[in-house]
Amino acid sequence: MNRISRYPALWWEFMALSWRRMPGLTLASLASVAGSVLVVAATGLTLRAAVDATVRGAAGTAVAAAAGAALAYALSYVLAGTTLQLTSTTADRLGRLVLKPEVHREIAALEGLEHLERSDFLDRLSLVVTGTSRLAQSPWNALMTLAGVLRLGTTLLLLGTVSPWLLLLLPLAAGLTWADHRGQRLVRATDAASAEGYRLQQHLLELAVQPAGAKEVLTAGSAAELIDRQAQEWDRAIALRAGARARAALWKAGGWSLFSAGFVAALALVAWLTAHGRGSIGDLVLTVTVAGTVKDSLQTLVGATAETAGSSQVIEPYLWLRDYAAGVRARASGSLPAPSELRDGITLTDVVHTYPGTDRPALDGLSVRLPAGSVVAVVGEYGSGKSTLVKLLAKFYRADSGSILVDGTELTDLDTEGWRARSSAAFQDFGRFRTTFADTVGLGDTGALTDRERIAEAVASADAAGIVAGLPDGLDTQLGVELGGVELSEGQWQRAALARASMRRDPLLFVLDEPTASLDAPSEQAIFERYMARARELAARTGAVTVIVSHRFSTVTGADLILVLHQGRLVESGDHHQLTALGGRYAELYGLQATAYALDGPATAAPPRGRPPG
Ligand SMILES: Nc1ncnc2c1ncn2[C@@H]1O[C@H](COP(=O)(O)OP(=O)(O)OP(=O)(O)O)[C@@H](O)[C@H]1O
Repeated sequence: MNRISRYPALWWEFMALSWRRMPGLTLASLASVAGSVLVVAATGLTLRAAVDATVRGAAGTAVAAAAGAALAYALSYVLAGTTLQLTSTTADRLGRLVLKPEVHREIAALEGLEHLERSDFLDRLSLVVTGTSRLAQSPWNALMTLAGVLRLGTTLLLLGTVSPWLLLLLPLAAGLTWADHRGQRLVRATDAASAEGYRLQQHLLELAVQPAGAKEVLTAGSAAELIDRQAQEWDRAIALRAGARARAALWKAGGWSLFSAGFVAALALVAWLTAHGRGSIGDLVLTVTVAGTVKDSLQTLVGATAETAGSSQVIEPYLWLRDYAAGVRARASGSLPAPSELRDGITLTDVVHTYPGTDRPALDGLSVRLPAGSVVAVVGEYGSGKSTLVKLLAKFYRADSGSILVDGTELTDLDTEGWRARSSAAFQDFGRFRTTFADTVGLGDTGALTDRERIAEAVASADAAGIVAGLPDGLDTQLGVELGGVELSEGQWQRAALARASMRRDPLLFVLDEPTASLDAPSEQAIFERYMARARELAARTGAVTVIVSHRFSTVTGADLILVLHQGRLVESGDHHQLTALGGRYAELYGLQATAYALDGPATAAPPRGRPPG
């Protein structure tokens, strides 16, 4: 749906925001736009008055008018340069400093995760985030369009006062603008059409000179062939582009020739009128001054109109995101506080969840009770729905149907922030927070961000004390080379994420969704043992349910309850002994992994990763 009727209100909103945040700059920009309209008329009129007064011998008037003309002339030059600069600076600041953070804040405040996994949302978000300056520029474009109309109208009005025939300059200026535009379109179309060939030649060149490809190129002796092909592609692309530019120049020259002929004819007409006493020398001067600006005024107007129309490319996604966010906010969110401790546990009944844009449910009628204080392992093949279960428990998504009860209260009725404040989680696609190591961990519980003791405890839980000891400034080490800090290995980042997930002291839900996928099997085993101990501790303190998702069956044998998922359904559940005795899917997969482990050793015991993290 096109939201064009909402544009004026949006522009007004942006202008008001700009006024509130940057009154000085906004006022200067507005004054500059208004001034750029007025100076056109002022220059022509004062010049005419100065010349006519000179001819009449009215020296005082002539001097005053000449001074006015000089001022208007100077202003027109100043404004020509500053209007665009001022408006774009104002818009750019509004975009970068106000709109962009606001978009981020709005998105971060949205409940759930669904939007961040929807490509239609992400596509629009990236358009908006990279286009906030353009978004903020849109009301200025609209204003410039209006200013362009006024300036052109004034110009034509002035010319009309000399002779209505001078209005014919408008179609000639339109012809020139059209010819110029056509030439530019031709250049853009040719550039686009030859872009593939251009990229190909670049690729061929890189292939021949970059280390990765160069080894194979050298071995195969294909360098000469590649460079030949590159040269051919280059010649083809350049010939096309040069041809298009030559034709564009011809179009432009044609347009200019016609306009110049019209301009000369206009001057001749006014000279003739003046000679026959039907005009003044002032008219002649006014025509010389103003007629030349018809083309500029028209071209500026066309440009501003195109920019205004083009703004829809960022306004449309922006309004879409706002509507989407309003829709999410309007969905009733729970308000009940999370219980202080779990007594019964979490009970899922007939839970079905299908991701937007997919046909098959990721979870299909899941019913199970996760008893308070238990360690629950979720196993199953890739794509069997393990992470989806975890995401539903963490309230990242709402189930399409069925219910999830937390000690008898619907999870959806619980206040989301309150529930999250009582949850801890580490995920396979963990975040790499490029802060100090202390912050990367402390951000797991912002209330304890500066509590060194808590951070050290969390670091120890994740078996990450060795990493900290090896860092140049210990916990205060900045992470991330791009920030002048230290880069961690994949496994070290993962341990940092685990430590972050260990910051909360009294979670009711503790989720470990393949949090050790980047670690080798012995480290994983060691960490799981620690977390099993932590799970027992939490269970005693708050009745917390610990949910562990893992591909490595051997690491979860100590769980109280193992859920075996297959294509979104719960196919088996019980503890390790019950499931092995059952001789079903779990027993089979466990057996296969145990054999692989025995044959290949710990490092290769795990099946390959199905989905890369991130
Ligand atoms: N954001 C998403 N959008 C669409 N489909 C998704 C999304 N996330 C998961 N799915 C699909 O839902 C099904 C279950 O995925 P889920 O991530 O829960 O499985 P999993 O058992 O955790 O898999 P893995 O072991 O690979 O992590 C899969 O078919 C997957 O492709």
